Formats: sequence, structure tokens, C-alpha cells
Amino acid sequence: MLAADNLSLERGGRQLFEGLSFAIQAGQLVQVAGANGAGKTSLLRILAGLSRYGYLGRVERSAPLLYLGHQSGVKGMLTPRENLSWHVAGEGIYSDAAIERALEQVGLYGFEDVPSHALSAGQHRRVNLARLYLSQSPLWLLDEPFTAIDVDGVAALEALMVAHAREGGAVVLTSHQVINAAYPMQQLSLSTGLSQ
Ligand SMILES: Nc1ncnc2c1ncn2[C@@H]1O[C@H](COP(=O)(O)OP(=O)(O)OP(=O)(O)O)[C@@H](O)[C@H]1O
Repeated sequence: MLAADNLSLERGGRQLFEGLSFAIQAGQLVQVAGANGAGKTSLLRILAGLSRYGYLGRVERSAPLLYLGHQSGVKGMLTPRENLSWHVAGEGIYSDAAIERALEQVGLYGFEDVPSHALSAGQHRRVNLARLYLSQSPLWLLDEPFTAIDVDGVAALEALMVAHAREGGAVVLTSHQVINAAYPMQQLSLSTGLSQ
């Protein structure tokens, strides 16, 4: 689905990674490991095709991907329903019922038509995560998806990622959290690459 060949990135005079190569196949759950400022977000953006310059090496993508950045990407003026409709419009046509179901699955039943600026940080995040329930992209690149999410929400998201991998998808995520997925979780180190 995704292959990185000899990736190197320097930022602000610091070498964040050098000669990094790995391949992500269907069915893999991969957590990018590293301290604050190590370069995890930078790597994910390169993998997603959002950083076109400034790095060395090649990325080959052979499957459609969904990238969720670490900011919620939710517009405060719009309701959760409008935000989600706007986001998924680019990925195909979805019925209002499917959008409502996705919002219900992330615990936003009853909040569909509230202006998003009146939602909490975790609820903002949940609007963004609802995109995963509608996604038809096999490859998910998720930057800090658990930020501001409560315990039940974390468990639901872990289960969703496992189901996605079992159905032939793949997930690459950054997180400082220990993930309790009932599924083999591989670690991607910025210095040594993918664990076995
Ligand atoms: N646009 C930029 N210009 C210059 N330096 C940048 C830029 N964006 C990020 N950096 C630097 O690159 C380094 C890596 O940042 P990055 O956000 O990729 O780290 P991270 O591993 O995701 O960190 P965290 O765990 O704190 O989210 C940091 O030292 C950061 O200051």
C-alpha cells in the first residue's frame, strides 16, 4: 500500500531521520514511535504527500489514503453534520443517514446540529474521527488520533482500527499512548525502521 525508500529529513539544522525505508502492507497496524519533536508528524505528512519538498527519498502510494492531522480540522461556524458532509463530499456521495450514523458511532448523537464552536475539545476531535466510519480508503494515516479522547472513545477507536486491519486495510498512526489493540501492533522507529 505504501513504500518509503531512503527517506531523510533535516529541519532547523537537525537531522530528524536519515535513510529510512519501510513498506506497509494490507492488514498492518503501525505506531510511529519517538519523543516530542522527533519528527513523527513530519514523516506522516511526507507519507501523505502533504510535504512535497525539503526531504530526500521516495514515497510510493498504491492505495487511496485518508490523512487525519493532529488538529481537529473542524470549522467552528459549521455544525458536526455540516463539517462531516463537507469533508466526505470529496470522497464520494454519502447519505444524510450515513452521516448521522457516523456521528452516532462517535458519541455525538444529539449534537449533530449544534454549532461546533459550542463543542468540547474531545467532541471536536470526535467530529473528525467520524470520517473514519465513512472512509473507503484502505490506508489511514492518523496523527495523534487519541488526543482529547476519553477512555471509552479510545477503546472504540482501537476496535475500529483493528476491524479496519482485519478487513484488509492498514493504519499508520502517531501516538504517545500505549495502544491496547487486540491485534499485532508494529512499531516504526525513525532511526531503525519497522519492527518485525
Ligand atoms: N515548518 C517547520 N519549520 C521548521 N522546523 C519545523 C517545522 N515544522 C516542524 N519543525 C521542527 O521539526 C521537528 C519535528 O517536528 P514534528 O512535529 O515532526 O515532531 P513530532 O515527533 O511529531 O513531535 P510531537 O510528538 O511533539 O508532536 C521539531 O523540532 C520542530 O520544531
